[in-house]
Amino acid sequence: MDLFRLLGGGARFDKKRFKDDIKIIDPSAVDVDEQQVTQQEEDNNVDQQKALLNEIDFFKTTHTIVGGKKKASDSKKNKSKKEQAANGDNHEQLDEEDEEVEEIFQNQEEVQEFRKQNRIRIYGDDVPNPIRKFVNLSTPYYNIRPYIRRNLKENGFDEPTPIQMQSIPIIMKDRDLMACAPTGSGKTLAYLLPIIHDLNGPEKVGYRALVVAPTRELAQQIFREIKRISAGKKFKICMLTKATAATQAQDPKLRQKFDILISTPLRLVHAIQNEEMELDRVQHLVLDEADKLLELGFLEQMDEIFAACTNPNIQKSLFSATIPSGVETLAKTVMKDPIRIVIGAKNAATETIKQELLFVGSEDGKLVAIRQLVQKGLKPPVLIFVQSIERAKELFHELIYDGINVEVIHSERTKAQRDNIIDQFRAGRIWVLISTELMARGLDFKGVNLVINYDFPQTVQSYIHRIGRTGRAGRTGEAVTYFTKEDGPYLKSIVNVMRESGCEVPEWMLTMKKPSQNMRNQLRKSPIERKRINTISSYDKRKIAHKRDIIETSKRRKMEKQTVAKKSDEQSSA
Ligand SMILES: Nc1ncnc2c1ncn2[C@@H]1O[C@H](COP(=O)(O)OP(=O)(O)OP(=O)(O)O)[C@@H](O)[C@H]1O
Repeated sequence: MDLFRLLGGGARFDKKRFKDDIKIIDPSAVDVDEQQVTQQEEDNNVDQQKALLNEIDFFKTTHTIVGGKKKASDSKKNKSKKEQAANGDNHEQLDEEDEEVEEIFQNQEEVQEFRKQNRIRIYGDDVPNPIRKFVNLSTPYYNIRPYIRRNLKENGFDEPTPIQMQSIPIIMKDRDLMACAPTGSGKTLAYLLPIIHDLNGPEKVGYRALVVAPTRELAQQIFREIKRISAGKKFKICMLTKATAATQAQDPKLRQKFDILISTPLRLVHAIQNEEMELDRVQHLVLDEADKLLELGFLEQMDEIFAACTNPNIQKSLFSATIPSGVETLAKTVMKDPIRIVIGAKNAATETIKQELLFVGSEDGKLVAIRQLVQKGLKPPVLIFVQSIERAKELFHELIYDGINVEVIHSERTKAQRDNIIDQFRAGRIWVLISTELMARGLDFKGVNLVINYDFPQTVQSYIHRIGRTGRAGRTGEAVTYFTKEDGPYLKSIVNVMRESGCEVPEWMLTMKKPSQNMRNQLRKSPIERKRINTISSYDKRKIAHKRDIIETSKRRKMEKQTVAKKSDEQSSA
């Protein structure tokens, strides 16, 4: 398929009324919350389930329950009979089971009310009902493995977030999905849980799930999340790097041993082109930060990845906090009868973030504003975004001379440096981190208190993702965006996001004109030219550094003297 051809079209989605969905079984029937599930118990449990539900096909029943229309997705997987039995696939028995238990929802009105309460909007045909709680997944209807529930509990995932409530049942039914939910709202688990469930266990037949992410840092984070949620099952998970790619290139048999692959597009395309990677058995393909991956720059690579995933029954999921309509159009062309979910307002920022726009006059005013913040007392960790590597370095040199515990991260730093900086920032040893767009998407730093957009973001999407590094998983956070006269024409786009996400905006800002599409495209392509961040001459910088060195040396000497004095006191008193 040629995705380029499709750029620029307008989105149109089928908004047919929701049909009656299948009945869902009462969670209280099997409440593993109350159970201490050991590995042995788990195996027994699975065996019992197998015996009880022998040959039940839960998800294939939809065509009988939902209203006669058998969907292609219902018979998707190339599962062997043995696998189907293990998963408890059999129609008739489900109907019996179904009648014996209470439903989670009594009727479709209740389902719609529940979605409304949780701000879940859905578009598409035959959309599965959401789950209310994780425990619902333990019923025979979903038949989720106890070890997954145990892992949820151990990681403190007590209740599902709205995106998880709705996307888990959708992916479990093998439906293609396009999901737009706020930053920090648990999208990773929303796709990983049903995939891990479906893969069931290690199989040594080659990659069966593929997650693509735009940056190496995000891919690594996803790798860790998979490990957490699949703990206890010995899935072979590969994070594609230069090293892992080289090992697998030498040994095709080794590739067969893996179940799940996480990669950035470029690395994967390289392996595909060198015939070092087979993706023909991939059953689940996820694009995390999908809108980024379907932008020019990544699009050509994604095209190759789609082409390499040849399994006709593949289930595809696209996740992001921002999905512009052009991307929806594109995405529709690579998906089969997709369901679309939007949580909250579309393309809005997370509501737990207090957002502020601050006029700083000029470029120099930005440094003044930062220094004032420091004087008032910064509450670390703080993340500062700038628009280029050059500016990241310049700002770093300014702040380091202020004696701030600051680091800088961008793509010119080595991988080892980047990994180290992220670890240190996570551990709270770096207080202020200056970054380019590299860190804007997906990275989960739970404790970030403040995001400063030192340079005005080039797109609304960038704004939403950047500030989304704070206020995650229900926490509160603050974001301040500096703007100068040059940024003025673009302000209204951000004002709209602020208003959509419930932030107070000064009256005069609301009356501003929105930038034209042309202007926005221009800014997307190239950032505003700005004066260098440089208030201190190199002579002064050297002087400050020299002074600091003298103070440090004198402090060290004083400490050494005190230690020697203490020792001799101790010796004489002994
Ligand atoms: N059900 C849950 N209960 C509690 N915490 C959760 C739950 N699901 C996910 N989390 C936590 O919420 C945080 C944010 O999750 P995640 O990184 O998946 O967000 P996201 O929606 O992908 O954000 P972004 O759009 O920025 O990538 C993580 O620390 C994750 O462990």
